[in-house]
Amino acid sequence: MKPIKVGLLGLGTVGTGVVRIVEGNQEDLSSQVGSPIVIEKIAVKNTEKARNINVNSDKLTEDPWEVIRHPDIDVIVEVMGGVDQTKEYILEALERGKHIVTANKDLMALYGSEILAKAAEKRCDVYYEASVAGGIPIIRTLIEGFSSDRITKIMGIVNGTTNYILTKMSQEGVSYEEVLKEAQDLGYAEADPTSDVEGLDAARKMAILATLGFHTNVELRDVSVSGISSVTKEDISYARRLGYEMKLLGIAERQDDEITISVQPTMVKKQHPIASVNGVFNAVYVHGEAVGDTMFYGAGAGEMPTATSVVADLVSVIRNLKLGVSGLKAIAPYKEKRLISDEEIKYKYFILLHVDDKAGVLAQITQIFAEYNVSLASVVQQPNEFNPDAEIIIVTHDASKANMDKVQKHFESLDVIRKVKSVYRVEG
Ligand SMILES: NC(=O)C1=CN([C@@H]2O[C@H](COP(=O)(O)OP(=O)(O)OC[C@H]3O[C@@H](n4cnc5c(N)ncnc54)[C@H](OP(=O)(O)O)[C@@H]3O)[C@@H](O)[C@H]2O)C=CC1
Ligand SMILES: N[C@@H](CC=O)C(=O)O
Repeated sequence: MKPIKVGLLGLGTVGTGVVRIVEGNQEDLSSQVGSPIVIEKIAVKNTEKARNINVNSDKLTEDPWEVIRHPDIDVIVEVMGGVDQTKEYILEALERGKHIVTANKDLMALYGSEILAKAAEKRCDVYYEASVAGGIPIIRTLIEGFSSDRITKIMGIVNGTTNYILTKMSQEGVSYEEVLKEAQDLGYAEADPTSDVEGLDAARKMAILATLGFHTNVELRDVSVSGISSVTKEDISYARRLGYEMKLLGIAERQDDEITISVQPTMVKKQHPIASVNGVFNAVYVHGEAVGDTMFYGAGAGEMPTATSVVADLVSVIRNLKLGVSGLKAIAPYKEKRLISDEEIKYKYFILLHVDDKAGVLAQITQIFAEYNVSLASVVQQPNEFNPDAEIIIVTHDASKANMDKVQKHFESLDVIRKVKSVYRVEG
């Protein structure tokens, strides 16, 4: 049987896993696709670098174009990262009729529609399961499993690095810097971990999920983003005392035909199944009008879980190639996108204030909430363990984002409020 030849761009964390699975599971894989799968050429930045996998040095090149232009290669697996230059490689590969498997959420969130349009024009496949939630097959699930339903909410822990950091800070009291270094050593973090900790990586993934779930073209700028770099051990400990876990949550919601997408540190009620998703694990909760609540769980980053998704895509692409059905995907056409305004986005908030320890402060503060129509579920005033200020801990009922922004601005102008210490969304 004629082998299917694959070109690999990148032999780092994910690329190494891809080679291990393709070589280690060759018998099973080839029986599924009807021919051997051969990794013909691999582009890396530095061919001299020591690697923890043995590959024939003839296969390595420092020139990705050599892989893209290779006449015998049918499928390109892109696991090197990067955006603008990588987009050029992918578009040229498609132009040449090669199919693509990628784990690159940065690329798909920014240029997915252009790449998919080119793929449709050339009748090629572009599969990108590993770009969201590592080893969880969530993209297939949204495209195929929920094709009959109308999804109204997608909520997820979609970044393994930040979940690993928050879990370690919460359960072991490890410092932020120490645990970030661990996540990097374990291969979870991006080349520049700022995109993990500032929420951008999760925002890219949520843009991909919301595009697929709501059948509209969600762009990165549609996602409101804040990361975990300012979350303190103190915040986490307050959350736990009040019965919540702190998680970096991506939430995409649809009301009628308007949508809103955000990524932010969120206090999740301990009883919610997402609150117990720890470490590098991810989970994506999907609510459909017909199906109701569903949740998908698994490792969100790391060599082998991510490579599992990449190689599963490779199997699909090769099967399509053999059946002559490449480039055919039953995705509903995009609808016009309408974003929900800040007046209509409503959720519960946790607010921690450091205030002057004197009579009347609490009344002044509750009066401000009332002024902006924010009703309160609970208010506690207590001395602060670490300084002479008092602290006030408030949890609101559902309040509009616009009104909460006004409350916060008002607080910042008040002398009796020393500091608006933290404000978090509360879920569940
Ligand atoms: N790590 C993870 O858990 C996950 C990663 N992803 C995505 O997968 C992709 C790869 O991630 P990961 O494996 O962690 O990244 P790594 O940094 O571990 O590996 C990148 C690889 O690409 C090679 N490379 C980088 N730039 C170039 C270039 N210009 N020309 C040729 N080769 C190049 C590097 O070469 P060299 O080895 O010589 O340095 C390296 O082999 C990224 O898009 C990432 O976002 C998605 C899900 C999970
Ligand atoms: N850096 C990412 C890797 C997978 O997408 C993460 O931590 O989730």
